[in-house]
Amino acid sequence: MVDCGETVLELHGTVKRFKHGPTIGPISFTVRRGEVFALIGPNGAGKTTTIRMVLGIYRPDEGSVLLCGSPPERLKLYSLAAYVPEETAVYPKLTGWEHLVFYATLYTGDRTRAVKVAERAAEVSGLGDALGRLVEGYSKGMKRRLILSLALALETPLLVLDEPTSGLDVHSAVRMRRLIRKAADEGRAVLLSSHNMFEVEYLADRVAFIASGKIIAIGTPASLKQRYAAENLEEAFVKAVEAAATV
Ligand SMILES: Nc1ncnc2c1ncn2[C@@H]1O[C@H](COP(=O)(O)OP(=O)(O)OP(=O)(O)O)[C@@H](O)[C@H]1O
Repeated sequence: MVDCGETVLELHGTVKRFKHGPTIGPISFTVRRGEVFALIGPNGAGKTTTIRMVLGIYRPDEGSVLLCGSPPERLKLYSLAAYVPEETAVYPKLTGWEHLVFYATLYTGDRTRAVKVAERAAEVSGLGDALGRLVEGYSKGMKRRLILSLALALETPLLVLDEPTSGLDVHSAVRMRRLIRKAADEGRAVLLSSHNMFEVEYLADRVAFIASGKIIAIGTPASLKQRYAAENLEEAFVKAVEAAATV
């Protein structure tokens, strides 16, 4: 794995202005190695836009993103960040195994390493014999497991997960959450966006509440619960959003 030092990701006052839409930002936070950092926010708050700035899909109109100390560049990105988008995009005419090898080759740039990554991903996915079948015959959850397992098997310093376990059955979701936590414990930095508060409480070391394009609170789950006198993160989040709306 590429060694980025302690701070894997930094956002310094990043702003994205949509011509026919809202302004997202300024957003500032850091994600360190070994840390799961979660973005929580209502629909349309700006989580996916923030993730897109992290990955260099959107260039910020103001501020900066530093991934392993440099702005994200398309050519370097594959060795630095693995991404599981909210929408699962797959090639229907490839088998699950071919899919893993194809993407692993793209990320590693090396066929031999790619096959090793694909083998690891195949094991992580738990899809077994289904990996020999065309992806067009997969259920939504099976497709999700396929792309999530590849991201987990890759050895990038940053793992970016947008609603990672959405559509997974309970058993698969629990398994994947354990593997995400393990990836962080082994030294990867994880940026997570999720509407699942149970998942965030289980996984996240730090959380940012985001509403109307701005971070309204940031801290550990325990500190946020204390700050909003809440029993759980969901209640803290609701109180934070209500407080921000009255300002
Ligand atoms: N290409 C675009 N052009 C115009 N507006 C956009 C564009 N992309 C996103 N937006 C707007 O920016 C805001 C933030 O969208 P974003 O997808 O980042 O939210 P989100 O927090 O990920 O929401 P969700 O939880 O629903 O996935 C929304 O109001 C959305 O309509």
